[in-house]
Amino acid sequence: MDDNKRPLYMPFAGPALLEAPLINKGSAFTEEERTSFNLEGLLPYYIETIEEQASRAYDQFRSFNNALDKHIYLRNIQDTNETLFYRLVQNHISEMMPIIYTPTVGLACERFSKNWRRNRGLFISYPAKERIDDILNNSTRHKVKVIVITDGERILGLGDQGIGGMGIPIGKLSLYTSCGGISPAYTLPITLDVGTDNPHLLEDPMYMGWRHKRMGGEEYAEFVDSVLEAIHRRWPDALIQFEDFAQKNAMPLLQRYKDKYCCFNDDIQGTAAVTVGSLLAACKAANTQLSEQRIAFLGAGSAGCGIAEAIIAQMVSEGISDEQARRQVFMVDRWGLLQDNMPNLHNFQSALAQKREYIENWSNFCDNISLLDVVNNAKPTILIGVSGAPGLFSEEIIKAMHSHCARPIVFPLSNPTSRVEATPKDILYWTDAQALVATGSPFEPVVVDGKTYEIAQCNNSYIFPGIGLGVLATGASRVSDEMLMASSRALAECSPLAQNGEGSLLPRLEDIHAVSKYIAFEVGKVAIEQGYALPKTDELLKQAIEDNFWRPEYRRYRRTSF
Ligand SMILES: O=C([O-])CC(=O)C(=O)O
Ligand SMILES: [Mg+2]
Repeated sequence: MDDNKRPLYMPFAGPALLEAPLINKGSAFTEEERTSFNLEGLLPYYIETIEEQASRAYDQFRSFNNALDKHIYLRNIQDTNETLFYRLVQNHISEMMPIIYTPTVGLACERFSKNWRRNRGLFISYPAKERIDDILNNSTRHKVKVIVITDGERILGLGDQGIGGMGIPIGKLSLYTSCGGISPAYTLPITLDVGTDNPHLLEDPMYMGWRHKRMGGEEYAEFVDSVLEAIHRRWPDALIQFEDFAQKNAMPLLQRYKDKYCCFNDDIQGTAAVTVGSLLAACKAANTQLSEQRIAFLGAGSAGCGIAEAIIAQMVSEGISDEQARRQVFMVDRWGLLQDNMPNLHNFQSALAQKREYIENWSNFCDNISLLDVVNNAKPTILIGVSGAPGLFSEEIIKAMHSHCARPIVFPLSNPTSRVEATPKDILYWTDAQALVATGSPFEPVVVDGKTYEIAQCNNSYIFPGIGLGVLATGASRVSDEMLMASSRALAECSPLAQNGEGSLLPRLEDIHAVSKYIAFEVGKVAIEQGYALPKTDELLKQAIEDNFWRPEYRRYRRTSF
């Protein structure tokens, strides 16, 4: 028990105290508390420490033999005793992160209605559009500082999951707390239920959402507008993270709100920031610059284009022109390489389409240039997969890349594991272990010729918790591109490979608290420089980061008079 902190005054007693997950301590209520809160007899006699509770919970966790059951078990602890949940996750972060987050969270979203147990977060459904303020007022959290919001239309690489998408905001916010020290009391997951176009869900008798085709166009835009306005009225300073919106909505929503609210899109900007951070670390270790690389993408959706733009911004900051940077980036989607004469490009794709005059002399030049042709002609040194389509980094493509580049950097980032463009094992085997590989979902280390290669998880979870902590510690009013760029650089500085010339590309999860605090510091400094937060000395900023960092420890409770 953290006796150094002042006690909390509780207006509840009896069973209500055991049923409120943010304040429940279960068997750890002390004798004094059991007496003053009318808990005697509601719990077995023995008073436990949180470590004793965590050790029992861990034994139970281990007794489940599949990941989904483990996920359900942990979610149940989260819904009954959040402090214990976070202590358990903190004690076993590498083992539990794949259970509360990708890849298992994908399965949890697909089976959300079937596995439903208990409410968490807010569901704002389209038919309730006149009552949004009331819904926000029903939140069990009153002082919300971080919101993750989805409409469930593009959950990881799994497509439209309707209200099942709620698994994602819940999982992301668990990481805000586990990795970034944001108190769970300040977090709120929100799912917009605007219907679903997933025929399996519409026909599933268990489906718990609004059985209706997805709303689109003006009606959708007005609904999202009303939700954001209501959030802003209720919690004007909250940081809002947009998550897993479909490509057609993700970028327009970000453009609409980024200068209006304190918000960002995790798939576009968070994934971009972690990818740039990982690439910067790889370049630093190889003693080169990002601006010297040629980069091919498979997948030219909003995530791919977001990463490409962040890479270009970094290349330009290293001294090359914007035009030159764009010449070195090749976006391939299902129709082939994006070229500037293609009809129907999205706005965010046009700026990334290759100019035909630069590629006319390629062998096999045509309207649909394949990834293999891009690899053979452009000779990329970096290959990034954000296609959501498994297996597309074929042996032929990876070997062709390796034939032009001794140490190719290959990031198959699609999530969850079932959507990966190629497994790290295959990529390492095809390149005599010369490739540097990072994936979006976690993978086991790979052994080639007796040597073990750790696979870095290039996932936005390295970035958003630190950004959230930086925003909270400074009270920043916006998440700017420069703040995101600072997060990439900060992450790269924490890379063991960049620091020592060997070891893993990204820090160990066991070090994530220090990494998040460092990212928070660098992000916070930029927020202050740009005038998005009030000035603070570096010392005071560090102090604010520490002060905001919540730890899973029980506080003492005193009873208020009723
Ligand atoms: O959730 C993850 O693992 C990363 C992410 O944002 C996505 O794939 O949509
Ligand atoms: Mg996402």
